[in-house]
Amino acid sequence: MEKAAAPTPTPHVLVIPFTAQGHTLPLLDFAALLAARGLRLTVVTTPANLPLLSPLLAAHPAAVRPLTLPFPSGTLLPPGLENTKGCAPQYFPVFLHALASLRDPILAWARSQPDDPVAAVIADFFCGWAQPLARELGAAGIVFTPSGVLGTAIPHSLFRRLVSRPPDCGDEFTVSFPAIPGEPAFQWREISMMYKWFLEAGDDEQATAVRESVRQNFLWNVQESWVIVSNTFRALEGRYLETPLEDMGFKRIWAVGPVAPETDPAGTRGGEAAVAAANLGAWLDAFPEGSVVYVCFGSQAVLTPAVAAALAEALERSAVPFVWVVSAGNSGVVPEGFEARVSERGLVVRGWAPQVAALRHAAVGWFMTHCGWNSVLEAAAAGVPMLAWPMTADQFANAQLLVDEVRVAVRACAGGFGVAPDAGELAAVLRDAVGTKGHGVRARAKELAAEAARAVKEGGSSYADLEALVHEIRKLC
Ligand SMILES: O=c1ccn([C@@H]2O[C@H](COP(=O)(O)OP(=O)(O)O[C@H]3O[C@H](CO)[C@@H](O)[C@H](O)[C@H]3O)[C@@H](O)[C@H]2O)c(=O)[nH]1
Repeated sequence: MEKAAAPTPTPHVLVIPFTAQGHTLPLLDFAALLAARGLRLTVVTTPANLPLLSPLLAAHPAAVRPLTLPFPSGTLLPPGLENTKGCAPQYFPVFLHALASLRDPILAWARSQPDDPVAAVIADFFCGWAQPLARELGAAGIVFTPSGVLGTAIPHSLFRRLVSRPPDCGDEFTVSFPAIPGEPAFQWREISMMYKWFLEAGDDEQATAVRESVRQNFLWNVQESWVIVSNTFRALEGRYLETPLEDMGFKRIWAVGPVAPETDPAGTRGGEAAVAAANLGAWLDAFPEGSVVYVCFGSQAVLTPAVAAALAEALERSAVPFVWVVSAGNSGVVPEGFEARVSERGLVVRGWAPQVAALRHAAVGWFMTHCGWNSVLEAAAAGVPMLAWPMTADQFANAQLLVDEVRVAVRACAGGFGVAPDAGELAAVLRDAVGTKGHGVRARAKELAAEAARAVKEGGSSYADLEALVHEIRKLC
């Protein structure tokens, strides 16, 4: 009698998110796609971040399990703070340094179960320490970037080349990126706060440790990883996917986005919404198609009172209908009496908004955004053009891509963290956008939405990359 072939083992993959909303959500979306393709996943989390995993665990109870580890203690963070939601950008390096202390407990966990080895480690690009950890576990290290390829290559280039600004130059000093297609260039004021912090932080013991963690993070990503996965798609960033990039260590980049599901029926993606999706939808129903501007700056941005006052004045003077989402911790910046004056055509949401649902409402014609990559992809998938107001991080690169290359956005203002725009100019941008001048960009945004939808369907570029990557992971067993 012939011996039955041994069953093919199911690869066990360890997933390590960075504890920021804008990073965890897309990595968990990607994890759901892998679970749906039959991989077994262990997702690292900490007690306060565990609720973010609930939808994934509920959808894939057999394939996904959490590994809940205490948030590292003895860090520079206040006790109990486990997620960057609502934190100012200067917290990012500290979180990045703190989370690196998860390495030892993860190693101990992996060694405690030799019968179920990890085949691959998929870690957020702010968890670069996971790449040498993967090597130590005998697993393949996969970097997941929640940003686009351009927005990922730029910080890696800065940390690789250690670019600095000559002492006699100001914020207009231009940094170019010669190894990236098109040789993009950005003014110093547009360079990420994390990189500037790295250059300017003091030399005391704590700052030195955090700085070292941050630089090493980027070097590990490109030097130690096997491949890189980006939440992007070819119709959006094909130019940066054609040839391997020096700034990304010439690694293979798999473009698998948009990874987010098309809808968010509960409207609670990433948090309990301050307004139910149905109620927001009912409010929007009163407005004609494409007439409303949705204004939201992601999960991190904190508006100064001066910036909020300029935005409020612009919204008031423009006379356009709008929804303005102000994060819960920042809600005091809405000027006194503003809501009463605009109540006929404007809604201020204080707290978390059901963004995915809002962008898919027919009345929403434009999205004023800081160009956080998740917001960019959600707008792209919904066919909503953007008014780009970049503030920090990858947002200036994203804005340049959207405005100058893909032409699905118009610049709202020069941007920058804490820089108030001219209210009159911003009001004119808003009026032009919803008026006939905005027609061309709106039409282009609809085309991009069709391309995004095609990318993730069978036969599409992101679908093909995802299938091929899963095939490669299976071969690791
Ligand atoms: O009221 C809100 C606010 C946000 N969101 C969601 O939260 C996410 C926000 O992500 P993103 O738009 O990328 O912004 P940030 O939270 O600022 O993201 C950080 O991470 C991104 C991915 O690396 C970077 O591109 C950004 O620059 C960085 O600030 C999106 O899915 C939004 O739909 C809501 O659902 N409701």
